[in-house]
Amino acid sequence: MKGKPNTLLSVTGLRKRFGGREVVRGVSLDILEGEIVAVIGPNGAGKSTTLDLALGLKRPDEGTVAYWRDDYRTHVGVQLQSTPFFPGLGAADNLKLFAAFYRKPLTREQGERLLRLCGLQDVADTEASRLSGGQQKRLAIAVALVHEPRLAFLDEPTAALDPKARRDIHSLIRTLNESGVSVVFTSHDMEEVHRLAHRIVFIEAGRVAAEGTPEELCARFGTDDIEDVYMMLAQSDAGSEGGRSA
Ligand SMILES: Nc1ncnc2c1ncn2[C@@H]1O[C@H](COP(=O)(O)OP(=O)(O)OP(=O)(O)O)[C@@H](O)[C@H]1O
Repeated sequence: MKGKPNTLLSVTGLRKRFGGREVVRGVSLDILEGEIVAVIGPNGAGKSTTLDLALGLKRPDEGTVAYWRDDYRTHVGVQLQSTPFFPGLGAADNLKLFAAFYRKPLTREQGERLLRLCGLQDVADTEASRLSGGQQKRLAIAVALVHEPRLAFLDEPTAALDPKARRDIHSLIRTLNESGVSVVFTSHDMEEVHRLAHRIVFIEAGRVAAEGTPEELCARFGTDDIEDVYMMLAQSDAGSEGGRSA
C-alpha cells in the first residue's frame, strides 16, 4: 500500500503588503504529491499574489515557503496569466527555446508530443504573437510543461477558452496528474473546479477562508454545488476587492 503522500510545497504565514494595504494576510497551505488543488476566491482576493509569493516571484513581508527539494525550480512549471513569448518565433520554436533554459533540451518528437498534448499541432509554425488568445493560453501551458515538471502551477488555465478548448485543458490536467504531476490551478469556473480538484482552497480578502475536498465543502455548507459554497463564503466576509483589514 502507498504511504502518506509527500508534501511538495509548504507555505506558512505568508503576508504581503502593497503600499499601505495588506493583500495577503497570513496564508498557510500545503500541496501534497499527486494532488490537483484549486485555489479559488473573488477577484482581488490575493490568489495570484499568493502564487507569486510561493513561486518566489514576489518576496513576502512575512512567512516561509518550503519546497520538497532545493533545486525545485527545475521541477516546477508555471503558467502565469500572461506569458511573454519570444517574438518572431513560432509555437514549436518558442517551446524549444524555453526548454533550452532547463537541462532538458526538447527533441523534435518531444516537442511534437507536447504540441499535440496541448492541441497546438496545427499551429506549430505560427508565430506566437499571431496565435489566437486561446492558442496563446495553450502555448503558455505547454511552456509550463516543457521540462516535465513534477508540480505545475496554472493561473486561470481555461480563462478565455471556448468550451471545447476548456474540455481539452481539463483532459490535459487529468492526463498530467495521472502521469504523476501535481497541479495547482486557479479558476472562476466552479463547475470546472468541482470536476477537477481533489482539494479546494478558498481565499477571501487575503486569507484562507475554507479548504477541503469538494465533497467536504459541499457537506459543510449543506449543498451539492460548489458554486453555492462559493456564494456563501463570499457573502460571509465582504470587502474582498478592497483587501480590507479586519
Ligand atoms: N504589484 C502590485 N501593486 C499594488 N497592488 C497590487 C499588486 N499586485 C496585486 N495588487 C493588489 O493586490 C490585490 C490582490 O491581487 P491578486 O492579483 O492577487 O488577486 P486575485 O485573487 O488573483 O484576483 P483575480 O481573481 O482578479 O485574478 C488586488 O487588490 C490587487 O490590486
